[in-house]
Amino acid sequence: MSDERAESAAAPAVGREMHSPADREGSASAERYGAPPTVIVHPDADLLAKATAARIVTRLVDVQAARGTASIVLTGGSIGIAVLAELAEVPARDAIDWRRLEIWWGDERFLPTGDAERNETGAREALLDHVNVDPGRVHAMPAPGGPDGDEPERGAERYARSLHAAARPDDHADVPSFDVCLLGIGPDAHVASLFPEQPALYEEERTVVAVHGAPKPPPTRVSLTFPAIRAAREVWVIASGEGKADAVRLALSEAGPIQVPASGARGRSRTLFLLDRAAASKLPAGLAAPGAL
Ligand SMILES: O=C(O)C(O)[C@@H](O)[C@H](O)[C@H](O)COP(=O)(O)O
Repeated sequence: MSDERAESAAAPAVGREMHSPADREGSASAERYGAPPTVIVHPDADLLAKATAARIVTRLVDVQAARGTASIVLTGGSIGIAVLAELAEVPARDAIDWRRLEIWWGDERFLPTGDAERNETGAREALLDHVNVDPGRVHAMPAPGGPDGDEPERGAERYARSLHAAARPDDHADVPSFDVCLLGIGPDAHVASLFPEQPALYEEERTVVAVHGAPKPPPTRVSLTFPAIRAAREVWVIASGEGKADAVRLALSEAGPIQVPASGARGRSRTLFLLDRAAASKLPAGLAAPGAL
């Protein structure tokens, strides 16, 4: 066993990159779903949010320098919104050309526009109300009482049409190749509103679906599906707290995405698991690295 392998029996190292067993062994599942995950551990939730905000600035600035416009998929949830709040505070945030940023959502709670529980509302309050975004490029997911009436299915179809319209021929999918797709993860390993064993996980054609009976309230939601998420160039799964440690462990194991949805969330070029130490406390054997604090 190499020194590196021998050392890796210890707990996770903060700030150090680790690669999943699928990455090292080139497993079939890794090839099927895109880039194998890289794990980066930060000391605590606060630093995780700050470091992820800084990472977003760098990523979007790089993409805009290369291609002019950039795109990001936002997530709801506590750490997802905390990252956006940190992004609003970073002085370097103004290096991003906010007018040339396309903003999408990975999922939405099907609640009226302005409802405090909507992911959109959280994102607006934390970030979007404080930067110079182009309102025409902020693609909120549907709400009841809008042009789709109270049917999330119709809203999902309309969102899918918007994504389709934004896709370019070289995107190789019916959605744009998002430059960054942010995803939180639930204790049950859900990502976006793709909950274990639910029908949405089997979707191979539609890019957006309505979700009913979600175990996390509210029960009615709209979500991107795996075909849309996997079209992203980079998928970043962000997790903080001990309550996510089991889900993170399973997502980085050889589990399948029907039981462990986060294991199916992969970017085409890069998949990052951005964790705090508590969320990284149960990483699979072989993923842990030396120097844990
Ligand atoms: O609508 C939502 O709640 C989500 O988008 C969901 O997928 C969330 O990101 C995770 O459940 C993590 O949420 P927490 O960080 O709050 O646990």
